[in-house]
Amino acid sequence: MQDEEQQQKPEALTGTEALTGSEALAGQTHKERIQASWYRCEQFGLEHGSRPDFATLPKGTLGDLIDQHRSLLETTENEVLPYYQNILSNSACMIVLADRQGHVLNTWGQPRFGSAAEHGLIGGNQWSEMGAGTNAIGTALITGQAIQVGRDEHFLRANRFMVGSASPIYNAKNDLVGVLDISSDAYLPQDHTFGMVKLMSLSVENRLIFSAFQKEHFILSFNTNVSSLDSHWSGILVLDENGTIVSANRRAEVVLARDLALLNINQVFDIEMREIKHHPFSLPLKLIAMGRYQFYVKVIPPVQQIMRVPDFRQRADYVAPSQPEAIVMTEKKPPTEKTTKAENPPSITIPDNVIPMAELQHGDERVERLVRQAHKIMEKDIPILIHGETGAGKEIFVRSLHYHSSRAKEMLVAVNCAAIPAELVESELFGYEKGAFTGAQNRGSIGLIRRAHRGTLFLDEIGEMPMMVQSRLLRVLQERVVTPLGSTEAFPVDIKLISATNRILKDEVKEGRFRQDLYYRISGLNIELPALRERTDKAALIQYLHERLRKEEPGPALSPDMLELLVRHPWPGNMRQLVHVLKVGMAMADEETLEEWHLPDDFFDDLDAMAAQTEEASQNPNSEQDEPLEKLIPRLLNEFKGNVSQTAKTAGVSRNTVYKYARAKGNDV
Ligand SMILES: Nc1ncnc2c1ncn2[C@@H]1O[C@H](COP(=O)(O)OP(=O)(O)OP(=O)(O)O)[C@@H](O)[C@H]1O
Repeated sequence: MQDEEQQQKPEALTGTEALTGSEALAGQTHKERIQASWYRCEQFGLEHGSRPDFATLPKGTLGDLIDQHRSLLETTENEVLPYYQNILSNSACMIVLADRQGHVLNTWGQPRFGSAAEHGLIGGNQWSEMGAGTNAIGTALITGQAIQVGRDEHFLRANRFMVGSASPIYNAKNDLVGVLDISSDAYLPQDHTFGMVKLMSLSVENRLIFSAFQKEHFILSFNTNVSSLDSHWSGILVLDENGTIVSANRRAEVVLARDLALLNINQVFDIEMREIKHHPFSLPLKLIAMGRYQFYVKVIPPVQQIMRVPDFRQRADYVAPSQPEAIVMTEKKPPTEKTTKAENPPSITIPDNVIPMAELQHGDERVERLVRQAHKIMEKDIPILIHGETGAGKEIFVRSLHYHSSRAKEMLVAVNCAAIPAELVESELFGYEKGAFTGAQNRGSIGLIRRAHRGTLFLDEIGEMPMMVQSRLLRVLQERVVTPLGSTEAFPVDIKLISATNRILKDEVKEGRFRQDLYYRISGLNIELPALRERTDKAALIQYLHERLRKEEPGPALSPDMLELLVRHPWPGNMRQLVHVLKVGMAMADEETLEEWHLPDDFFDDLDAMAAQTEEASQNPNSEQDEPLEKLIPRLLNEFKGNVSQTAKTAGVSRNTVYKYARAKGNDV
């Protein structure tokens, strides 16, 4: 034994090797770690033949310590150990949970080694390196890293009856709070035990994060493999409602190799918080991290959908409607006596990322009318169907409607029907009973429709909904009850349904791709959100958006020439493109004013295409330029034998506009 001790003894340890803390450990082999620990023990004045000094805590103090660590103890005992009990029950080992100073808080299991008095793994005993020499608990705590200490690697001979495997536990703030240890004198497959204790500590850490944040925060778990998303070695990110990372597990920082604190999720993954909020939670997303690495990401929404956001009535520039009809659309007047002294002001909270209704339009009468109509219909039992080109702002409009309605306190559940794989739409929408089909989570799911109970269900791109799902949806709308897959029970639902599409649903009906009866069910109020190029308030809208962006981050001013250029642009990508162009331009500009060369290339491609079209039109004696739409559209339709696309292209309007003018004239399209 003396020889072995000599072999273990470090030969020429430098100060750095004797350092504690993970920075000194990088690159250290296991042997070097044990040697560094032995060196420390010698510095503490320990000798191999010494008896361990456990500095046992008096009972009362141990009780206080247990109280302080209740959540750690409960998480370990109730949520983690049950998963490992089967594996560990046959292996004659002891599982130990110790606090940050190495005081044993509790133990589980039945070791073969002697009485508690002999082995010392007992509540209140302190397993620090200073008192007990090199040991798994003490050495893991001092180094902050998992370690396995073999029989003869213990500094004190008295401890050489066992092998200890320990892994530190960090809380949601990344503070070391304790250590889990598996000790045994049996000949266990030690790699396996070491792996298991690491997994258990990860599992405790993840559970601590969930308990601290799951009520009010979005939690993302991510992994390179979709089937491992629920495993303990997945990365976990905790996001507040703006997408700021407020906590993460160690695994997330290791995998992403960076400090994640307070970054926005869009700086880590190629996604915005808004999209995360609307993503169906049981469907994994495939995202790219930092422009390079692909991960599968699962979104776990808050258990309570609490919006801690300022009440919009506190905004200086907003007049709250006391009645749905009383909303102020065009002018931003200072609060009137009536609104400030209203006895029962509506207690609506509007999240920061929702555009106040008064700011949805800036003088276009058509938009003003449709906002007014929709706002009113939100309080009636009438579904709303919104048509509009991609990027025209359909979803932004719906969010604003919801948060200005009496349903604002309940959830807005937005579902992009095109984004859900066809075979999953049904279960996502209607939910499913426990074990209804293979692949379903054991717990079952209440489904998106029931999540929107008393709130608003927004079915975006409804034209993409598979036929079979259309029939089920029709039944829900007729009977107002949802029957989850695999269940016989029907649950009543009260939802405000808003659907949106950029297809012409009537065409889809004609082509047999959309059920006619469903079309009539969902299209109570038909709204046509005009394309940006068709809006008469374009200039004011552009100035408003520019100012809004400048509030987020200081940026260059808009000259009258630049405004004129932006107004002239055809904006095929609508509001989405406008916001993108402004953002890029403002980010590129160091000067005080936005210049043409700051704008992205595709902006000019669109302008060139428009110029070419105009030139072609000017060479055509039947120029459409000055002809009013109510005449032009029927004429072109006639010319193109009812071809809507060609008519829309030639007239420079959307297909919806063609339908509108065609219907007004009684054309059959
Ligand atoms: N009124 C608005 N004020 C400010 N920004 C807006 C407004 N409307 C739209 N946007 C911007 O345009 C983007 C696209 O809007 P939105 O997602 O609502 O369009 P959409 O019509 O639903 O598009 P799609 O049909 O492609 O889903 C938004 O992310 C937002 O940046």
